[in-house]
Amino acid sequence: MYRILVINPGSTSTKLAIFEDETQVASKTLRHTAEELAPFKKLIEQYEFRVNVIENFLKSLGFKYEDFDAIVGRGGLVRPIPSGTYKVDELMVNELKEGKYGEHASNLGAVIAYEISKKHGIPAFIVDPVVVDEMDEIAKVSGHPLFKRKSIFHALNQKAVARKAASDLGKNYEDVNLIVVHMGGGISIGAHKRGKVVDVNNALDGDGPFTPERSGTLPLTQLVDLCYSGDYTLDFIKKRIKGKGGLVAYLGTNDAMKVQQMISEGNKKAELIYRAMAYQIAKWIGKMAAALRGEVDAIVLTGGLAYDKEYIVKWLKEYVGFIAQILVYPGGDEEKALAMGALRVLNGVEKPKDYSEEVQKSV
Ligand SMILES: Nc1ncnc2c1ncn2[C@@H]1O[C@H](COP(=O)(O)OP(=O)(O)OP(=O)(O)O)[C@@H](O)[C@H]1O
Ligand SMILES: CCCC(=O)O
Repeated sequence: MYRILVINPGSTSTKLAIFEDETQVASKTLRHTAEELAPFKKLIEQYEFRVNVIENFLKSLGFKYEDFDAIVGRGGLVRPIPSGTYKVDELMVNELKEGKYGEHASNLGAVIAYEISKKHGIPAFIVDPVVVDEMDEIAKVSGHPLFKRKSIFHALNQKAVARKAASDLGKNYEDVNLIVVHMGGGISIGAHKRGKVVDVNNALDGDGPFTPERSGTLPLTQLVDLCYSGDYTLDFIKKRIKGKGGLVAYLGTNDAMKVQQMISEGNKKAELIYRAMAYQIAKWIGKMAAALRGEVDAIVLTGGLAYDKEYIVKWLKEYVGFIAQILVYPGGDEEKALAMGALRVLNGVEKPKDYSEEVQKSV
């Protein structure tokens, strides 16, 4: 039996889990308030704070680091790499500490796993980080040579849910075409063509539908004019795109359950905005259907918003039900996906990928 510690740092939470082989034996989601995180100017400064959270979790269950066969962290913004389980190495950790490819809470997953691994001699892995890149060359063309479309999305959950959907369809993931729609705080819509995500919106970069807290794609010239108006700082505008956009900007909350409450109380603006989010998601599903030339075995809905059968799931069925059958896997299970990625390596089913080698190949 292999015991695995799973560390999934989110922007407002740290999700932890312990697996013994395929079985989850403990889990905890620790929510961090804005006040708690406010003193940390850079993401990496949260290191000690997050490690304390992990150590308290282990102590409460009577575990020590030495009781684990592997530590697996959610991988963050490293260089674009193929899907898989990666051994965490020094190059990866240095890039994440530096925030070389951007800051995202999941950067901390690999850094923490690596430090524990060094101290206690336990292997550390990441699985399907947000930068998994299987995009077709044609999908990377933006419209101007100064810009390139990038693959940054909920790769971990999209891949795990896509495998589950394929299996529920009685097929291998490598034999189906799926459109996977992860709808959480951020939203990503991926065209999975026979096991590869050949096109997807960049969920972190103003590309895609608006979301509970992101603006998605905005009218370009209006945005440029706003940037040069002299009325706003760079930081202000960036926050309107990520963090204070979408439902937050229109309705003052990123909580879809509160928006549902507003609608049930007759709030017409809330209904319009919430439906507009579904409408934009539907249009992106249409784009991905075109990328797959209409050969779509299923549209797969996941993430927190997929719990909302009354509005989001119902509206999406109305808008895109004509494309393919719709399968719904609310929430998703990133912790299990991380543990299974590490377990495949421990069991020898899969060889762990080497980040430094992948970097060399791409140079
Ligand atoms: N039972 C539910 N019914 C409706 N909406 C829900 C439900 N549970 C969560 N949500 C909504 O889903 C959204 C958050 O989804 P999720 O928890 O997947 O996001 P996250 O993990 O914070 O971000 P991300 O998925 O982008 O990494 C919120 O708007 C939340 O209100
Ligand atoms: C890029 C995927 C993760 C997020 O939306 O935060």
